[in-house]
Amino acid sequence: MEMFLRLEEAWDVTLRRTDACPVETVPLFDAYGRVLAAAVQAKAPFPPFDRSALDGYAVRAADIQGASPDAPVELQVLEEVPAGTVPERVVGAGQAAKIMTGAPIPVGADAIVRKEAAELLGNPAGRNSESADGEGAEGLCQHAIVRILMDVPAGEAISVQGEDAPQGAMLLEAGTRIGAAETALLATNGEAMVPVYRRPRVGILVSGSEVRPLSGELLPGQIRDSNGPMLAALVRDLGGEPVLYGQVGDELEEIAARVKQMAAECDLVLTTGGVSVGDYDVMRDAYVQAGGEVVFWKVTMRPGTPVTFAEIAGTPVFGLSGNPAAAYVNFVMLVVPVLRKLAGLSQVLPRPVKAVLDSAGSAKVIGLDRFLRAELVSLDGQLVARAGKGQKAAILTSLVGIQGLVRIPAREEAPNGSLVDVYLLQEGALSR
Ligand SMILES: Nc1nc2c(c(=O)[nH]1)N[C@H]1C(S)=C(S)[C@@H](COP(=O)(O)OP(=O)(O)OC[C@H]3O[C@@H](n4cnc5c(N)ncnc54)[C@H](O)[C@@H]3O)O[C@H]1N2
Ligand code: MOO
Repeated sequence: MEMFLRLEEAWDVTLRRTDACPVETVPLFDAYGRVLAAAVQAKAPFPPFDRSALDGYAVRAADIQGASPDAPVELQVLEEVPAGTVPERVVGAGQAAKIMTGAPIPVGADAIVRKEAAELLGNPAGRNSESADGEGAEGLCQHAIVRILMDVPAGEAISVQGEDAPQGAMLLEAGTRIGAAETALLATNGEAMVPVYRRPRVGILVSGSEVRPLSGELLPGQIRDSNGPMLAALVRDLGGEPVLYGQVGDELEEIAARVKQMAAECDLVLTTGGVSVGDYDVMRDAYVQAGGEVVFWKVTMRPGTPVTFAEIAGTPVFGLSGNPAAAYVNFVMLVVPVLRKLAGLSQVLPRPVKAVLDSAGSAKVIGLDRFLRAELVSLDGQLVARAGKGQKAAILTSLVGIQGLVRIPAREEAPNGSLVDVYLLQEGALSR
């Protein structure tokens, strides 16, 4: 195995070693944001019956040809059909039924005339059509007449059975993220319990003897851990479940023991630090000590060049860079696709959008793909990626407020104004 991989090779290798999480069945309300584990087909046609799309009158279109305010057509009103009931009468020639939106179409009727284009006559107590609102069937006088003021073609304002989805239609494919629209479809289909992939459990371990937790005094030479909290937040952004395993120094045995435990307990293991060439960069050896197979330890990307991928007891493991922005870029470009596969999504690779580059820094040509933190703005209908100056791997502040990472391919020039690929940072990306 070549140890210095291009990003595409790294995707290929990491995804081949990743399987979706196990499936569990949850109530529909808890399925929001999860990924569907089995295809769903329409159990019945939807809508289940021909229904009215308007409040008005179910008529026979042939009866009202040429109707207008000057030449109204009068029809006998047989009954009223509220939504949730079924019509009892057959609409014959010269007849109509008062009908509400969502109510089944009576046999014999083939079009709906909206209420605003009709006048109800002969109602009890001399009520006009407006005051007839909300009346029950018994409120209609036996000899009620409706005056139709408009001509409509057959089929007008009728939603036919199965027009939304015929019986057996594929409603949702396995691997689809369940959002609001999918929830509505599942509810319509009566899916009270939904098979979904378990949320990926992501173990996070931070290494480095200079790195301290949030509380307590900082001694000279020490800094606070920002990678642990950042990665936990990224995992949560995506809909995964972060599990914090705290911090370790640079001792191989201790790291190996911790990582082994994490691999046994989690679907994915993330560590930060110790992946470069320093005297204390022991992560690779620790993975091996933990019984793992190290697959690669460098990717042609900057920041985030030294990034290790291993498999320990069947669990994928990423050794991310300690530099915060390098760890961030490693996460977005390498960890997210693996998380998406674990989550059960069918589409896992990031899909960049095109934007015009507006960079404050120099566009040096290097032998690695460069990733610039960028804000995305729309100018004159064109997406522009604005990359500030703070692009060093150790710079944390320039991660705030960005919407994407511009990719400048190795050995390519990217002058301002050129079209570049931008990988969007999406919350819920495990899901979308
Ligand atoms: N001689 C070389 N030195 C370095 C090389 C190289 O090729 N040759 N590569 C550089 C690059 S590029 C990177 S990226 C870093 C990667 O370093 P490590 O992943 O081994 O990380 P550390 O050395 O442990 O830390 C780097 C940096 O980040 C700070 N850090 C570490 N952990 C945290 C944390 N949890 N929260 C906040 N900040 C953290 C740490 O203090 C260091 O400043 O190596 C270069 N060196
Ligand atoms: O990759 Mo180091 O990759 O520049 O921060």
